[in-house]
Amino acid sequence: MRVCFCQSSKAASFLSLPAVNTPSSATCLHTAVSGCSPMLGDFWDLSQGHCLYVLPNGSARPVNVQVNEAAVVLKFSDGLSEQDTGMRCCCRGKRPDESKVTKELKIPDLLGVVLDPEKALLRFVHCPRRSSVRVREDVILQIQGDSEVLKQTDKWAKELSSKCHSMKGPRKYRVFINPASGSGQAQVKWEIAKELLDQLPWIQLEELRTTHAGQAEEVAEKEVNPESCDGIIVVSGDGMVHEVFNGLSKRPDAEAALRKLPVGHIPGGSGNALATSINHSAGESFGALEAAFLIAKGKTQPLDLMTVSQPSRPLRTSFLSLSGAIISDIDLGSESMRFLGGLRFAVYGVYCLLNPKPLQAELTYWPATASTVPGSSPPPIEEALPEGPWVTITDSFNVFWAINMAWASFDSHLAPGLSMGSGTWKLALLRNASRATLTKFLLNLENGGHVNLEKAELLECKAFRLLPQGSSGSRERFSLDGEEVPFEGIQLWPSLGGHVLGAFSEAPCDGVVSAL
Ligand SMILES: Nc1ncnc2c1ncn2[C@@H]1O[C@H](COP(=O)(O)OP(=O)(O)OP(=O)(O)O)[C@@H](O)[C@H]1O
Repeated sequence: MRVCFCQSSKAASFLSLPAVNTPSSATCLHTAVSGCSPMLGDFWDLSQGHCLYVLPNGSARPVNVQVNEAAVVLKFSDGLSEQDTGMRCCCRGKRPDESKVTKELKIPDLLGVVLDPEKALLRFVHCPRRSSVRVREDVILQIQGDSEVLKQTDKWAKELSSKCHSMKGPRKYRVFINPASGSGQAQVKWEIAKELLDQLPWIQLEELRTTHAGQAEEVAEKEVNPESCDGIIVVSGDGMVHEVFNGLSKRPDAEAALRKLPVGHIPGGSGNALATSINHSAGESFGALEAAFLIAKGKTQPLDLMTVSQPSRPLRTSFLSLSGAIISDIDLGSESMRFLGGLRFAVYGVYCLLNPKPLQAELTYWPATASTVPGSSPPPIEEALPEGPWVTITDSFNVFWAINMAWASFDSHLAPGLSMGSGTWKLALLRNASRATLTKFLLNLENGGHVNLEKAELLECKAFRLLPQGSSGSRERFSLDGEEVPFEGIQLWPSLGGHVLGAFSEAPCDGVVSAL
């Protein structure tokens, strides 16, 4: 195997890879680096004849492989067509014997490189974007050489893999799959995600298909061991995410468990607000493959949690939202239409628009602009609020929607720009609005245009208390993280924070991949 060997002492000490070969004629590129600019300036050059590109039909062609700061570059010559590889030809129009075809696997699109030593196959786990959605386009190379070559290839693959993700060492995740969520798509979505995650040997998965409501909460509270587990993946809607954060928050070691165990969300429900917010905050489209891709990238982001108090029940934890009036009406009233998936909200929404039930209530909130923050423990809801810069609104709300992140469901961009770890919730309100305004509000939610409506208010707060005033019918309800809670006084108060799996991930810039 002919390899390019890096001359840079910085690179050599970073890698401490032994030189299999140091060809004097080998080309070696090195880009001077400074600050946090990419440092993958050197490249590994695997000559033709030692490395074969495995085509989908099982045949193989010689390929030259190089790594630079931004990509793995596969270079082919003679006889490979674009149809063979699905790749870009850089010399369109030239005669085949002059053609050179290259395929670039961008480092940000790679999750890792894994050698199967038995078969001498090297897999690049690769998910490029095609028209904004990610697709699986793994590349498989046949390595030709003795056991020493395979050993060095394996070492090189691990080195490159460490540039593709942020995981330090192996990761073990508990996975909760809800067969009853949404339109029953959780298993299908999980298969897409699992197929990807299974390619990465440093990720281990322990699956549990829930058999009843509340099971994920129990397991998160009593069975998950933060010493031997690195996170929880929920394959479901937001309801089961809510359960998991409640389970973790109830543990005697809640603080440590919430710090140690980030939660990932593969969207398998109807609303899927968390998966949508994570994916979009990371610059990805909404989808199961994108969610799994972000989990495999290994970055996390903080998530604010609130302690929820109501007179008739024990404290709960909320990670997402509290809604009232037409919003909770649509969310909860459409439960019997779960078989429709996300469409249930549109169908039942029309009914609610024709028969709106406003919420008469007193809202008291701690503005985010205040110079102080609420104390660390929530006051009992039966008691008066402690001293603070409280603001009170008593009115008839056509829309009441408190939210902790940008997206309230896959098609409701309720609070554009709101980060889930900002320490601030937004209150989206519409008061004394006509049916026409209410309709406009709902129709503009998907693109966030509702914020421009004259009557729409988007307040920022740290804590709030909502006291309904009187009850005028069976359709009055509150929806907490998408689940129904009693229609009575309710208070949300900042509590311990959690973390989620998935965040914006820059191209790695902390090292050099060099010679094999
Ligand atoms: N095996 C099961 N059978 C019945 N219910 C279950 C089961 N496993 C979990 N659940 C319950 O299903 C409830 C609803 O699930 P989930 O929220 O995941 O789906 P969804 O309501 O369709 O999605 P979304 O909340 O995004 O709209 C959860 O609160 C959970 O307690």
